[in-house]
Amino acid sequence: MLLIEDVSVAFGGVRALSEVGFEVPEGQVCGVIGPNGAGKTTLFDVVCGLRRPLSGRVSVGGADVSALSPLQRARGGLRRTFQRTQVFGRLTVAQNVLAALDWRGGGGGLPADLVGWPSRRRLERERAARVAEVLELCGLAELGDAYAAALPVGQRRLVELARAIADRPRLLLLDEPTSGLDRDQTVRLRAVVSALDATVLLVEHDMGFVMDTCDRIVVLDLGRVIAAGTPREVRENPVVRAAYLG
Ligand SMILES: Nc1ncnc2c1ncn2[C@@H]1O[C@H](COP(=O)(O)OP(=O)(O)OP(=O)(O)O)[C@@H](O)[C@H]1O
Repeated sequence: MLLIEDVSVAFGGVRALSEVGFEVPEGQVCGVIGPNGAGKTTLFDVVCGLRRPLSGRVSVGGADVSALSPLQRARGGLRRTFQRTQVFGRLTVAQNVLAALDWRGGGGGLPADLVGWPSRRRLERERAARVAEVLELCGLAELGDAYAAALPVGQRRLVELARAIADRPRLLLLDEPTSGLDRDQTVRLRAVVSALDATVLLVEHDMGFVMDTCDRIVVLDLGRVIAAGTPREVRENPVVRAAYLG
């Protein structure tokens, strides 16, 4: 479960977030929508620890993570994708995904590397199997040996998604996940997100995708939560219609 309480952020005189609070139950997908400058990216930065708020708290699974660094939060199972794709261009697609698993190390240190202990070989087999599984899930099974830099943007974004889910995150933040995806890739993305065990927070401009994919939606405007609820509740909310959906 993700709990955001009373979060405020200011840049000089600009209030990017004002007393923002909401909750995403375990395993649910929550969309954050709002016009440009509403504070969506700033909210993501607060949740993943890149930005310290003026006030407020973020808790994951009942534990207050507000004082933790981005790295500590990542170790606790938080993953994030960015608006602009960030893949390792000089690695293959499979290596990109493997890198998301290898940070845990292999155990046994250098001797295990040199001798190839059975436990190490088993771990490598398990990781290779997980890479294959995730590539299949993300529609990248044929592209494991392709260099990430050579792929069109839609496929690069799916590589980023594959990397983000490979290690079975507990909390996943997706920033504009449909941007650059074609129709089929968007359908694939929706299926992957819906099947995840993780709690998901996503920022997205494609309203059709948000309405179809999210269990709950939070609407931000000028740094404040102006509405929250199910897709239907949000769609029918007169304040949202006036401020945003038109
Ligand atoms: N580093 C910064 N320095 C100064 N002001 C900033 C900074 N980052 C964001 N802001 C301001 O904070 C407010 C919220 O910005 P933010 O990027 O979080 O909005 P957003 O909803 O993600 O917008 P978009 O949809 O355009 O990505 C805006 O007024 C923005 O200009």
